[in-house]
Amino acid sequence: MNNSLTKYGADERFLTLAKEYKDLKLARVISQYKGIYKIIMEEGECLAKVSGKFMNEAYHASDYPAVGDYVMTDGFRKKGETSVIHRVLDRKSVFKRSAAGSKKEMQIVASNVDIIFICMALNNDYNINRLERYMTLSWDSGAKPVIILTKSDLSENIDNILNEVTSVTFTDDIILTTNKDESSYEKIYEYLKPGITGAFIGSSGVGKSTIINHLLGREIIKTSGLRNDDKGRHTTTTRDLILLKDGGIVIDTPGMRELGTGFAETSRGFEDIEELISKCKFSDCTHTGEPGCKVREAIEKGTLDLRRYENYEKIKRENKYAGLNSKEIEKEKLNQMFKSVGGMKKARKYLKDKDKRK
Ligand SMILES: Nc1nc2c(ncn2[C@@H]2O[C@H](COP(=O)(O)OP(=O)(O)OP(=O)(O)O)[C@@H](O)[C@H]2O)c(=O)[nH]1
Ligand SMILES: [Zn+2]
Repeated sequence: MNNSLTKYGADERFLTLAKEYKDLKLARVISQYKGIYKIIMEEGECLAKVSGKFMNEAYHASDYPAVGDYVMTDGFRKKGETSVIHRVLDRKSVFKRSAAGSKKEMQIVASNVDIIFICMALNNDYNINRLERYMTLSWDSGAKPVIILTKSDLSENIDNILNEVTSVTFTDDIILTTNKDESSYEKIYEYLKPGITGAFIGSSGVGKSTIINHLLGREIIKTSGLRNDDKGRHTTTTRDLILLKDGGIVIDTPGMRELGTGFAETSRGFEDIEELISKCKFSDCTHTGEPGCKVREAIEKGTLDLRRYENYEKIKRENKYAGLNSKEIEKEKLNQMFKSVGGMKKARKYLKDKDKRK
């Protein structure tokens, strides 16, 4: 059943899940706009909406379908009619971010991405801390990270950079690209095999569109410079999930491009640090000078890079604040600041006393 959807990434897992819904038909969401979804089915593309029951039962923004989702619908509809989505199949990977204007709601940016291509340009965009954060974000999502170092024509010490990237990310999945040599993009195809869904993240201007255009073999997404017209980015295409002629699938949405790491868990990519922490003498060690602290020990011995450790701490702090509103963040920061003097209560008293003294 639905085997033509295999082309669009539906693997055994989803085909099996779909079989449980006898009366419904499998589809994949290829774009969305204000409650209307464009989906691809065996018969082709059509528009869809979620059912009333779905809306009643949806509790979080993330319960709604997102680009990349496999959904169960009541069937294909011809132009002018809309299909009805009844279910979202369990996601195998998911990219989230805080929903606009909401404290705790998470919005799905894209789902069921197999490979996330982390793009970083080898000019002043290159930043090892950011790369580390992107790695964390990828591992958390469930997608496999592959690093693309773009604009290799602009760098003179590629070997040093490659060494640094390898030692920090523990991965060999690194691709160097330059638009001065088209063949440098070939390696991307080795990852984007038929049925595999990829997405590209990285700062603006690193060359994501240049790569995607290359994969598409035509100018669907206009590269920067032409883009700042009044029509915005996605006027040239209505699809955010694109099937390449060589088989891979690419998800490219504004949300995907803007992904940060504020909400990412820290553990992935920092296993060595967490391992050290677990061995500190005190379970509540703050790694700021306690005896028997394995973290400090490693930093002093030079086996743990201080910069990496500080980046780990930074991500942890940011995670703590993710999902809190500004007032809560303020409170949390004060708590943090006054932890050493006995917490908020004392801090408040201290601030009051200080006020009185004025
Ligand atoms: N020197 C050099 N320039 C490149 C390379 N790849 C892309 N560029 C240029 O960099 C600029 C930005 O490229 P884009 O592909 O639009 O960057 P992007 O990451 O898609 O940017 P956003 O759409 O803003 O996210 C363009 O002027 C490209 O021509 C490269 O390998 N080397
Ligand atoms: Zn410690």
